[in-house]
Amino acid sequence: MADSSSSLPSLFEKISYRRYFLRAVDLMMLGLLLSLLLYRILHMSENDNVWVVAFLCESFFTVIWLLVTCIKWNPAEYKPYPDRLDERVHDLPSVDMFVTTADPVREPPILVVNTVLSLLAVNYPANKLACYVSDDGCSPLTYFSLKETSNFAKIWVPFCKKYNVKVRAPFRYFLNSLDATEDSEFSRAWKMTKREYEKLSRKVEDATRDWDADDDFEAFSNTKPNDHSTIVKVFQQFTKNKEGVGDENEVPHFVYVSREKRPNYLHHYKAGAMNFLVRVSGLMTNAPYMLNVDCDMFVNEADVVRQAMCIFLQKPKNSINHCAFVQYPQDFYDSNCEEFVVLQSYLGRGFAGIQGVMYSGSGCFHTRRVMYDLSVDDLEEDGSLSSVTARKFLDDESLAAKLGSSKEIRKSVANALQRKSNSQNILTNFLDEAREAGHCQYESQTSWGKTIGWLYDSTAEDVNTSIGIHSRGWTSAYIYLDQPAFLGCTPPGGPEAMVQQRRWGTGMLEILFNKHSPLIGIFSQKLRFRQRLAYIHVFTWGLRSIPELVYCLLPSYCLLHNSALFPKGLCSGITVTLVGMHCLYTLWEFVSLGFSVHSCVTDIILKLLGVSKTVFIVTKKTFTATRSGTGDGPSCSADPNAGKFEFDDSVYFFPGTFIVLVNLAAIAGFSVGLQPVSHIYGGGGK
Ligand SMILES: O=c1ccn([C@@H]2O[C@H](COP(=O)(O)OP(=O)(O)O[C@H]3O[C@H](CO)[C@@H](O)[C@H](O)[C@H]3O)[C@@H](O)[C@H]2O)c(=O)[nH]1
Ligand SMILES: [Mn+2]
Repeated sequence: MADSSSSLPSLFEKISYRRYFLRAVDLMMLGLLLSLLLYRILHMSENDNVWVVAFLCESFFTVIWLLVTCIKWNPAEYKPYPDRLDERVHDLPSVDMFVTTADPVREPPILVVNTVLSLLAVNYPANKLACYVSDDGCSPLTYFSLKETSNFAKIWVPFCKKYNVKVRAPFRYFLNSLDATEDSEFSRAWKMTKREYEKLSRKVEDATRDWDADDDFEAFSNTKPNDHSTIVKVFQQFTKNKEGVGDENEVPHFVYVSREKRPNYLHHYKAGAMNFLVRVSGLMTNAPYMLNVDCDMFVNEADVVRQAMCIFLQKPKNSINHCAFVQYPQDFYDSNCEEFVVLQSYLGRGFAGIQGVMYSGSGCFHTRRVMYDLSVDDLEEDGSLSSVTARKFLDDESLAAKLGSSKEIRKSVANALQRKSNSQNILTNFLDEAREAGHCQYESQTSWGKTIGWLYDSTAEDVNTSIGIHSRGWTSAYIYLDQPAFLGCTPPGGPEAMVQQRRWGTGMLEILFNKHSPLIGIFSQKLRFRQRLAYIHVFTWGLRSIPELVYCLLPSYCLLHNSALFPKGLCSGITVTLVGMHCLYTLWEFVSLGFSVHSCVTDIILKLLGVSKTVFIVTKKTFTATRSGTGDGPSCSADPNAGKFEFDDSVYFFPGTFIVLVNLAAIAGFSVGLQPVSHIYGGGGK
């Protein structure tokens, strides 16, 4: 760890924003909402039930705004200085990088290939990296593609390192053409690498079932995605080059895994896959840090690992570093992402200004030992386990109860907890143990998914795991760069996006009622009070659709019943100012992040709805190898249909369409004089 006692400058800077003006705006809007509620209370007796309904909805909106104000109060972000790392840390820690994929149709293998290549080529010593891909689809096509990738990586990784390539996912890199006049060593290498990448893409696209003949594919014969044994294959074992460690031709370890699936077992979706990855990597490399990337997000900034290390390796004065994970924002190279990016921008910085950003599933570096249920109180000032903790955690019997039957896994966890590395890392020596750790029953009666690893009791395993970590007293950091560090794709159409949002919404509601609920243990010090409020805001996101839906129906009701919905006379200024300010505020948030006014209006119209039992339907990914902007910030693809929603026969548009139709009908009814005639002043009370 970097020495902080010396006068050397810090490896990162935490930038906190003051935002006095915006605080005043937030408070003013809160004040307006409260005045509206007061007005409703004072005039309750003069109005009918619609007044009560409006009051209830607005009370809900006021609480939400209060929580939003709390989140936005003092936003922060982290700026790492990776150049300082080289002077200070000579032996960088290892990092295990995890990619999850689940379906070769919804997640085209060429997408996974690009994600993997961008990881293998990051700017970090290759002997300190290992890339593990978990394939929940148990697809020979994915396996074939990755096997071919491991060969191409021997060309791609040295090329990127030698020429300091900025974007290390080939499908993005080769969107820019080479200056035709150039004839240099670089241009020859560029052309050769491009040719090889095109060969690889063709092979992946044209892949047929020819692999049946290949012994290497035997493990995939007679398998179904939800019925097969564990498969673990080592594609690439890091080997030192003749020139010794540090040579740019070296390629990191690269491993393929697919855990056992049987129809009658719960597999816990991505969380289950992640826990298997934790176990396999624990056996093989046991790196103290783990990077988690979804297969649809590639690394867009080659220095990400070094930047994250700046946060982990800076030792604060007189205490230990409490940062459990470093989360990067998720940016997208296609469109449909505006609302998400705006949301992420204020949530990310907002949480970072309190206890720490939430873990949001992709583009996140975790500390391995924290995932083994370690809390901040378990450590001494030098970061070692306290004697009580050591007794509690390292006792083999308790380890066996928590971690399952594998002795080697227990050993790896004990090593990780004590910050020791595994004694050997010949990866193939652990194939049998790794297969055992992938059995359906391996986790039964253990703590995996309950307190250890990624947590299971929600389909939004990311935020669930996140609150679990923060509740043990850890903090987290949010690195925000001018150039997006990770870039991914969004679902192609409206219904797909809504299925995804429904999963998020219900997954987060599940957490509100599980054992990590921020509503429980309100006086516990470890989850800070404002952090708790911020989580409540996030977890009630799905519930918001109910008052929103009801509120949207009130105008038509009032129109037809000739009742008043909003304050009259001078007090109507409250509603007008509130609506006006909110529209301007939202518009400003969109525009300040580089989006158009048009995209803002579209996003306001397309709101979510949906509360029912959710399963994890993997989002369909679009692989658009079209040129779309420079990669500097949010950009829109050149696809003419980008940003357009497909209105197929999905029921997800029903609520929105229903509201529009009801309101239109009410306006029509009103214009032809359908409303009742006798009503008292102020609208409607009967
Ligand atoms: O049974 C499964 C289901 C999904 N996945 C993987 O999980 C990742 C996320 O799935 P995706 O369909 O892309 O979901 P998103 O909504 O885009 O993902 C966000 O939201 C999820 C929670 O709802 C988190 O798991 C993700 O990390 C987060 O990026 C992908 O790599 C999938 O391959 C699996 O490995 N196994
Ligand atoms: Mn995704």
